[in-house]
Amino acid sequence: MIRLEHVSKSFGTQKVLDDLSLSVNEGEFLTVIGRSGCGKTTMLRLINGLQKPDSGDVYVEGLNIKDADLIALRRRTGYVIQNKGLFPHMTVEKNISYVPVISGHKNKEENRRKAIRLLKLVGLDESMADRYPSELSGGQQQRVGIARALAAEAKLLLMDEPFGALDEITKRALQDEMLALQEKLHMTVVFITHDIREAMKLGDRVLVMEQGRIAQLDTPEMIRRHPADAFVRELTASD
Ligand SMILES: Nc1ncnc2c1ncn2[C@@H]1O[C@H](COP(=O)(O)OP(=O)(O)OP(=O)(O)O)[C@@H](O)[C@H]1O
Repeated sequence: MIRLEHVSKSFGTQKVLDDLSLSVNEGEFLTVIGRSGCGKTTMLRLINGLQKPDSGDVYVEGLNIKDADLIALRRRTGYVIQNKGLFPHMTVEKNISYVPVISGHKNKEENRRKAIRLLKLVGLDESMADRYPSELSGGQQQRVGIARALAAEAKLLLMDEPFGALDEITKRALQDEMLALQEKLHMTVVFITHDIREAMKLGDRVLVMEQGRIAQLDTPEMIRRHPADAFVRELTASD
């Protein structure tokens, strides 16, 4: 689904990604963890074409994103960011239906039915459909963000600390929801987090990044049992 080959990226003199190569399989849930500033978000932005690598190649669904239609790619890719991303002037229903509508699905009743089905799928009541984002809690907004990505029939979901600002209980509920949805819909998910427990719970594999490089990329089990270096050992010690 995703392949990075020898990707490097600098901002000015700062090398943010350093010869990064990895692939993510279709239907895989990859969690990404590492110190602040190690390049996690930059990697995500390269995957949906918001940033270009200085060298190396990024492939999504086998296509080099240099040659891809980036608008079409972004419509097929869900991007869920902490506390951001919903259109504030649109109701929840309009937010969810946004991509289907701009893609030509104009049947209002059908769009409403779909929005309500998705709201229920992410654990929200249909009465939320006519509210505005500011009338929802943080956790509810995150759920709408996920519903919106699902409405776009995203096969690839990029999530940048989506649950970072939530309380433990809401966070756990949403983690469980995400696992169930991913199993049901076979999406490929790349999920950045600062929470090692979250990374270990959700990831089929966990990517530990350090200064734009891979410190370790393996299953939670292997990372726990065989940490690659002192940095990973220290990180997982608190798990
Ligand atoms: N557009 C940009 N222009 C200049 N510098 C940038 C830009 N985007 C990111 N950076 C720098 O690149 C480095 C990596 O940023 P990035 O957002 O990828 O880190 P991160 O691992 O996601 O961090 P965090 O966990 O704090 O979100 C940071 O030092 C950041 O300041």
